[in-house]
This record gives sequence, structure tokens and C-alpha cells, in this order.
Amino acid sequence: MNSTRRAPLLAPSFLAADLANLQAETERLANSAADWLHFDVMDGRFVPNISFGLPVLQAVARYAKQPIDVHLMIEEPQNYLAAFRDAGASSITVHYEACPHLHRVVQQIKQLGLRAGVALNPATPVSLLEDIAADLDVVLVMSVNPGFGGQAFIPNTLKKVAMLKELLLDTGSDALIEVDGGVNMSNVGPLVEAGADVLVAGNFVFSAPEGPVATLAAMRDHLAGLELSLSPSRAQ
Ligand SMILES: O=C(CO)[C@H](O)[C@H](O)COP(=O)(O)O
Repeated sequence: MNSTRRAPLLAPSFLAADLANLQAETERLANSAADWLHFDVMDGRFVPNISFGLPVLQAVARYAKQPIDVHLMIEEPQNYLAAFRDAGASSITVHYEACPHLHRVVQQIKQLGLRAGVALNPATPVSLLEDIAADLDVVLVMSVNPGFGGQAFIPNTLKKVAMLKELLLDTGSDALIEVDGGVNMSNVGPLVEAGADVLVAGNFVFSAPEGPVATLAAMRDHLAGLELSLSPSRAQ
């Protein structure tokens, strides 16, 4: 791992944005260090919370300059893939735990022309992805139990990301590793060193007194200053 790769991608999570001012939130992120906009959909069934869905995505997409990374924390996500694409999604991530026919769902996402991701809950081992890894564009490692923002980062995630990195190499997969939950300035460095390519952050970015634009810039500077030894970049 001596060659250089592009800087890890930053994906602020709208779950922690000011939901009464989504146009303003989206517009102020337009010229920030955000690479993707992370959009968390919760159905009150797969997770014990309800967030927002298709009409809100459509509204955000009108003002978004970055790709919108949709994370479906819902049951039966296969029923809504085309609708989320039409509403503005650039990528769709479904949960391993919500998809008995995961291979079919991943193919459906790709046939819609979108980046296809699979998310793993904290208790779901990465080894379960062995037979699908080569088909994936993104693996999202949940570093909190999904359903709520503002939770504490689960430290075992670092080991899990490193194991996932190995599995992706072993299976010839070029999937990006995305980490979501409790991400902040103190864990982004270790996460990237372990293999993370995309860092989702909600409360740390939107609740910071400096505001999201300055906080994302500080995260970018922090990562650039770590002088990490990184493998070649794969995708934006
Ligand atoms: O998927 C999520 C929760 O299920 C959120 O994206 C995640 O929790 C980010 O929020 P925070 O950075 O505040 O933990």
C-alpha cells in the first residue's frame, strides 16, 4: 500500500441537517468539501424510526450539486428502487438484513444505472458478502445500530473495515468501503487507514458551532495532513 490514491470521500448525512431549511442546507453544501450527499430513508419497520422519503429527496435534488447517496433502511427496498432513481438518487444502498434475494436487488439497482451498495448492521459479519462482493460498487459498514443519528461510534468497526478490505481484495471487488455512524475527527484517520473510502457524518458536521462547510473543510485538511499510505483510488 505505497502508492497514492484520491482523498477519501466525505458524505454529510442530511439526517442531521436543518430539515426546516433543506434548500438552504443543500445550497450551502454545494460549494463545500462534501463529495456526496448522504440521504437516510427509514421506514419505522426495518429500523425503529421514520425519517423522510421520496418527496423530500426530490426537493433536495433540485438544489444538489453533488451525487445523492441514498441509504434505504427499509423493508422490501426492491419495491422502491426506480422511484428513488427518478427522485434523484445517484446510488442506492440496501441492507443485507432486509434482502433475502440480495443478488437480484443489486442487479436491479445496477440496471437502473445507479451505483449499488449493500449495508451491514454492526452484528452482521463481512464474510456474508463473499459471494456478492464482486458485484458491488459500495459496501456500507454501519458503525452504529441504524435508526438514529448522534450515537457513539462502535470501536469494533475498525477491525471490521480491515477485514472487509481483505475480503474485497480476495474477491477481486473494487467496491468502495463506506462507514456510517458516529464518524468524527477522532476516528476518520484510523478509519481511512483501515480501508474506508467514504465517510458519512451527520451530527459531527451539522451540529458543529463552526457549521457544516467549515467542519467539512477541517475534516478534509485533517485527512490530507495524516500522510496516510493509501492504495490506488477506484471511483468517484
Ligand atoms: O444512518 C444513519 C443512522 O441510521 C446516519 O447516517 C448516521 O447515524 C450518521 O449520523 P451521525 O454521524 O450523527 O451518527
